[in-house]
Amino acid sequence: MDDRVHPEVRRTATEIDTMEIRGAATIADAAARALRTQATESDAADAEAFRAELRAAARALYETRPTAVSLPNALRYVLRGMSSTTVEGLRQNVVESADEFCARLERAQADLGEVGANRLRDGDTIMTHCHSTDALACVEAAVEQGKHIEAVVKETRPRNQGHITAKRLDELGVPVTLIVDSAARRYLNDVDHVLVGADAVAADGSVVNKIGTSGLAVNARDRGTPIMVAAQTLKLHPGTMTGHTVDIEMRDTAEVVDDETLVELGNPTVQNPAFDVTPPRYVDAIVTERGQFPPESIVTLMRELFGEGTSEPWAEPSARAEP
Ligand SMILES: O=C(COP(=O)(O)O)[C@H](O)[C@H](O)COP(=O)(O)O
Repeated sequence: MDDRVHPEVRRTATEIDTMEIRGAATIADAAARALRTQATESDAADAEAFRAELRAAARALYETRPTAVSLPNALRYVLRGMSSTTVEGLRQNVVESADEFCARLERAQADLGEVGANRLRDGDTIMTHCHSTDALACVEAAVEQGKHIEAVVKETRPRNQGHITAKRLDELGVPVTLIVDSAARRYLNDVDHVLVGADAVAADGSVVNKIGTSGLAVNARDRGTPIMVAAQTLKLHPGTMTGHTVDIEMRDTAEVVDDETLVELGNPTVQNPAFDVTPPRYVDAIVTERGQFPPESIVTLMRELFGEGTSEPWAEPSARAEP
């Protein structure tokens, strides 16, 4: 890693990489805070050195996990604020942008929750996959509206993020039934909605989320269970408007099977994709802080928010298309 990257930023990058910090919104929040630290602690001699240092920090954070677009979107948001020509001015720019970003993220999630809660009726049961703070915001708002909600929670192998969801729902007073992933179809008849989050939403309305989401969505459609994706606009992937595809992270196979067992099994090839892509035809609604959208119309919102596209967050300003 680049020497100019502050130890706190390195630590955040490592924690994102090892998934101590995980989930698209939480990763974005941590990345913005890390850039803030880089700025406040910087002893750069001049404005040019300061900018280069911040870009190096952004790159270190970006290179941790490739799929959640909230990460480059967060880095871009913070770096874009650097308009001053002095070190002190730039420091102030970054602090203000990072604080504004984190506040907006929190507000967007709360607003999204209100929109999503309107889709949930008193007495409904949801099925969840993985752990999504955007999805949980919808349940939280519904509970605050006095609705009784129950949940069937998929454990979400190999990392069992369903356990985090179960705990959080319990804290909200939502009764939980925990199931293994392969039992999902069996329980789809008992639920009123599938409710998941997103790491990225593409311009055609495809939803990139935890591996297993697409199979769940296909089964849900077959059973007639509506599938709702809670994704604040931070999850919209600007690059997909200009034809880029979303990179699906392949994680360490040790998450699936330990070395000893692997040898016992005769050393089979193991694959561990972390995410998959659900085509728009399997999604009923994408719930954002700007309202809910059928997946096919999300591109209109993307154009409004991003213009026609953006480049890497650490690019020189002259090489960037300003949104
Ligand atoms: O797929 C995951 C997390 O994957 P991982 O555990 O591999 O990071 C979540 O559904 C999305 O990131 C949305 O989360 P949020 O709504 O909190 O942004």
